[in-house]
Amino acid sequence: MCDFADVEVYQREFDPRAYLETYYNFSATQMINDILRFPLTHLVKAFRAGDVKGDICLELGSGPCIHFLLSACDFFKELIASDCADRCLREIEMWLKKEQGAYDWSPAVRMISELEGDRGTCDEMEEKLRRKLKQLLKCDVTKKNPLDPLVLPQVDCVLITFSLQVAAKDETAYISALKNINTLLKPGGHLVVVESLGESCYTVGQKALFVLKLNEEFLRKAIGEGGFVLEKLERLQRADSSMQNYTDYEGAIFIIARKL
Ligand SMILES: C[S@@+](CC[C@H](N)C(=O)[O-])C[C@H]1O[C@@H](n2cnc3c(N)ncnc32)[C@H](O)[C@@H]1O
Repeated sequence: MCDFADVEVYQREFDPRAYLETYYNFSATQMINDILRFPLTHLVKAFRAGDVKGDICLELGSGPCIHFLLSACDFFKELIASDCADRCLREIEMWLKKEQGAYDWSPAVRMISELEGDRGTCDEMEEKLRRKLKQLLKCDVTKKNPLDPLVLPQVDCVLITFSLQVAAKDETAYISALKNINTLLKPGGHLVVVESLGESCYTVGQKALFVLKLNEEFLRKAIGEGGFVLEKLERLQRADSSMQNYTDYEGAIFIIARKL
């Protein structure tokens, strides 16, 4: 068991570089299939089906990552990334400004390009994201207004991947965070949630961090109580046990829901 890590712990102790090098190490980990290919496959399918689209797509708890927003690029006019930890936003900024030492997302870009069929070269896809990713914001999903003190016009889509389950200390807090997120969406707007199943802890650098252990039954209930209608749910079973010493997840889940 790991102790719950609140936003102060993430701000102080979460090392985004260690997170990327551990969980987004494209050459060394089988886990890429579970945390990247699985959700991106379903996300790309949903975007291409044409139902999930609009003016603004907001990602909450982006961490130091850009790949989910990259897949959203063609379907929204504007994209926003957010996280509670400054160092995560700084990693994204380094990539946006092409600074030396910025993380190399090209393997993820190639994966998205392959999943989408042909939408241009990887360079063109990255440049489009740089143009559309207009804001990097602080957020805390445990607050009534997760973007406080900023008040944004309601958005068309909220993405949250592997973050709600670390931000909520128990099931009640999870449902309450979903209600907070609900306020950020237009009526009829889409919520995309990706989580791990059965995970209780993950390690980043030297730090073991809490994860709220989730299962499908609870998630179905939580989506309803959060004020959403479930539209799609996909599950994946963990196939290999490499990196068991870093994370004890048993599977992953991909959910699309719509605000009532
Ligand atoms: C496991 S990482 C997931 C990052 C990324 N979304 C991904 O798919 O790899 C969890 C992220 O949630 C952020 N986080 C933790 N508590 C949060 C909160 N209360 N509000 C918003 N973000 C939070 C952390 O800073 C961290 O970047």
